Amino acid sequence: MSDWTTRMREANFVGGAWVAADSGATIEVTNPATDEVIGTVPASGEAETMRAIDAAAAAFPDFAAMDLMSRVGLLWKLHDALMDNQQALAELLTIEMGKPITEAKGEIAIGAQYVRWFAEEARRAKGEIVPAGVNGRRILVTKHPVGVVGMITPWNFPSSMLARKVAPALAVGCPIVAKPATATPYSGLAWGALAEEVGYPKGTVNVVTGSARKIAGAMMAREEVRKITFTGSTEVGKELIRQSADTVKKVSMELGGNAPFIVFDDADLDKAAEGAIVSKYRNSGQTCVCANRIYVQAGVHDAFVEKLVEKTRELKVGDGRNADVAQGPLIDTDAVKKVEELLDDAKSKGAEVALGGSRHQLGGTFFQPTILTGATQDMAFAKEEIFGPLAPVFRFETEEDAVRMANDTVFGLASYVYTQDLSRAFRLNEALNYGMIGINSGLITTVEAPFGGVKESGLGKEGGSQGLEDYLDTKYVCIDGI
Ligand SMILES: NC(=O)c1ccc[n+]([C@@H]2O[C@H](COP(=O)([O-])OP(=O)(O)OC[C@H]3O[C@@H](n4cnc5c(N)ncnc54)[C@H](O)[C@@H]3O)[C@@H](O)[C@H]2O)c1
Ligand SMILES: O=C[C@H](O)CS(=O)(=O)O
Repeated sequence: MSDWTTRMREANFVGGAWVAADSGATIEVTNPATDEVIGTVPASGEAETMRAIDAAAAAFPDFAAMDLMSRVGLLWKLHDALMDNQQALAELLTIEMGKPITEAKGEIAIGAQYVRWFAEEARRAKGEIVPAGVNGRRILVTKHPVGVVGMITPWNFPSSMLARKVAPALAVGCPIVAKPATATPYSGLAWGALAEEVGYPKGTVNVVTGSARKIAGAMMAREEVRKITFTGSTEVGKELIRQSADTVKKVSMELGGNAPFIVFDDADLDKAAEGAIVSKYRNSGQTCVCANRIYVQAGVHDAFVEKLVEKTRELKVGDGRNADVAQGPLIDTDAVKKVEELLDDAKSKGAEVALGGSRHQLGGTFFQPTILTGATQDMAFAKEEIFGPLAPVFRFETEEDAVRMANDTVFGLASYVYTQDLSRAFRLNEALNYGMIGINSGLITTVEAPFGGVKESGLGKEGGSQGLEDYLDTKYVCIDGI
């Protein structure tokens, strides 16, 4: 274990200073694996956030005017600082969130990759010279940073969800005010510490912890905050979209999912089972792109279930700090109760437990990796995000049945298809109403691709070349008479 405490900050980072809440009030942070108190963070509200916005607004003109290569150089340093501190940051993440240390190290690494990616993309934020319809007129199109950006992020990926917001914002010259999830604040505050260490100007990076409603309310109230980028539940996302209307802010929304995972008769069943394991059980099932419904064509259903049970049985449950652990605790008791409610609903409607099905013997918020067969569309998890290690397996007969069931949801984030039939792969890509599709892959997130959903899974994209656009305004210049 490294000295993860060296990366832990128990104060807000505002205008280049580490400060407590005005009242001195704090919020305790606990390790979900042990329920031990790790430390505290400020219980901040509107006033503290207003000062963070003041600092960001004051920093904006000079930051936007900074040489592009100076901003790119700062991102290179930030990337290196993340990787130089990868072990300590990963241990801090595991202790506050619970995920296995191997996954936590991977989260720090992809966060650093987002930083490096947007350091490159910033150098390609090109405008245009457009041929004018009349002689003597010149039309120029240019790109400009939107201004101060408010960021609100979830507990399940407390570092990388911030990375894919912070990186494009800083790349183009937008100062930020970030609010990490209350359950996992330290990974977010660590971004403030690293930004300070690599030399970001005061006020360009601000991190505030405390009352989500009060902090978000301050962000919404200030017209200097020109964009809100949110990752979290669809319910909260809808509330923030409504609030953003008062000052017509840009919004990026990375919201809930309900991913179908479809296995056809012609699939490679070993690869499909491996893909289902990584898609379903990564982060103990607490990801927005987890397989939420596993649809298996009748001809291979039993063989696939046998393979899935065999591979799931191998998953070791325990404290994520242990290198051989594949499944950590759920984030809290409410998460466990949600899984149990969905399980009970399904069993009451005829589902059968093929593996697991109850809390783990370790107690606390540990839950057995669970597989259900006989799942049907009338069960609650066909419409609701499970967000836990529960794998419902549905049987289907035809491709048309699979597409109909897969699309029967208000969500549209990730989807997965296992087939070796290329024409079927293209048909499914066109038929499935989702922002992302994995063909013969259960883990598709990568910095060079645009991550994001349709319908009630969100607005905008993060990563890829598209991920920069949301932090830029497009300006058109019309020049006559020269
Ligand atoms: N699409 C994606 O990229 C993505 C990624 C990760 C998680 N998620 C989704 O996030 C959810 C799980 O994360 P969560 O439990 O932290 O979500 P959440 O919506 O409860 O909280 C997300 C963030 O919003 C804050 N928040 C809560 N209520 C708020 C309010 N009224 N106003 C302003 N801020 C508020 C929280 O403090 C937290 O920082 C799941 O639905 C998951 O699918 C989506
Ligand atoms: O929980 C949602 C995250 O976006 C998952 S991923 O790590 O980006 O795939």
